[in-house]
Amino acid sequence: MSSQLAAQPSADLPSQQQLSQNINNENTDPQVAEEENDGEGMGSFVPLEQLQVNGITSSDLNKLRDNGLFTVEAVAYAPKKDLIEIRGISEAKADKLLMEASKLVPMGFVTAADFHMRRTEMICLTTGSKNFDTLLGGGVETGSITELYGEFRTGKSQLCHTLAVTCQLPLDMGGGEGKCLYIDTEGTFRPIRLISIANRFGLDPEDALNNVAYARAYNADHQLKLLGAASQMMSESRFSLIIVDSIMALYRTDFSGRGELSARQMHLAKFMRALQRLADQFGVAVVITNQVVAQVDGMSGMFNPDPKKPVGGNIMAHSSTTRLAFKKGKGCQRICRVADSPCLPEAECVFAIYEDGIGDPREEGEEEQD
Ligand SMILES: Nc1ncnc2c1ncn2[C@@H]1O[C@H](COP(=O)(O)OP(=O)(O)OP(=O)(O)O)[C@@H](O)[C@H]1O
Repeated sequence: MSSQLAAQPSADLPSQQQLSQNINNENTDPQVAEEENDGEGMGSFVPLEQLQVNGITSSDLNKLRDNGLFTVEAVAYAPKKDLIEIRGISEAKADKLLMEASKLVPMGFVTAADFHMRRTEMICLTTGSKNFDTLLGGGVETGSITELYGEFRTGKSQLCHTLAVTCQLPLDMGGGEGKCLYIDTEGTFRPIRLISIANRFGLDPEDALNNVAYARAYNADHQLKLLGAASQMMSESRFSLIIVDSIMALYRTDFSGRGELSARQMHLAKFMRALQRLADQFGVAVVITNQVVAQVDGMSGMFNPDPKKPVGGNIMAHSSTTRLAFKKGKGCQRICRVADSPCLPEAECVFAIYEDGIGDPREEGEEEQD
């Protein structure tokens, strides 16, 4: 299944219209749906065709596409040197592309009031747990990178599976009305989990499965290459979430020892930049999971009873917008702590893992229904 999707990025996936039908069982006009429903940025990129002006030809646009640039935003945000590196794009053409792109994509100053207004309209994806959503100020933020880190069995992948379904829900149910793109580096994706989660949220399980584009990544280069395919798929239909579970697994095997540390961090930085670019261009939520290692340096062990830190060093720390630390609790309960965020206080909540996904802890004997 993964290779089919990777080889034929969008052909097998339902269109925006089909997605709306899958979710709402209504024949919604995608144009109208987009205008009515779009939150901050999501799905509202400028199609690359609009750059075909002022001497920029369709052959120029094909060169851009061949190099992974599928939207005007992708061109506008690209450094000039990256454009010049494209075979057949001269310096003068790169200047022209950047100038025309900047006319279509606002990149200047806005007032804080306008920016505030845009952020209040931003879509958050529900985790399935009210406690958890409250901790996050509404849910997982779109347009930025959220990192989930913790030991094995702490519920990181279970939250990813839940979000892969909830991102498809209508906006008024805490969804993003978009598809999910799932990059699995450890082979832990289990579509059967999506079926029970879809049933809980009243989605048709088959549609829910069809709205998730899954790829298994086999090495760090492949993991990065998949983001190129992702960019094309996102320019063709509406996605609301990208998951990478887990971000560091392949880096830890492909690069070994201190000798390769610098190469590993450079590759990782490139991957994280590509992820952030997708979040910026398409307004999707990006959720990555990360492993932890024992923190042996300094005095941390003395004052911290559980000295574990996420792997990936400063590159990870700087490129994740929100960092959430997961811990085991009693039974199926788990604890999530906001470890770093530009706007949330350091706080924690208790959630639980159930057959039908992430939820709030239930009283003993309480039915497994919300
Ligand atoms: N169908 C299910 N119903 C209830 N709990 C489940 C179900 N499937 C898995 N779990 C629980 O989820 C936990 C595993 O969580 P998860 O797979 O998210 O771990 P993780 O944090 O991603 O760990 P790793 O780093 O090893 O991948 C286990 O405690 C398991 O019992």
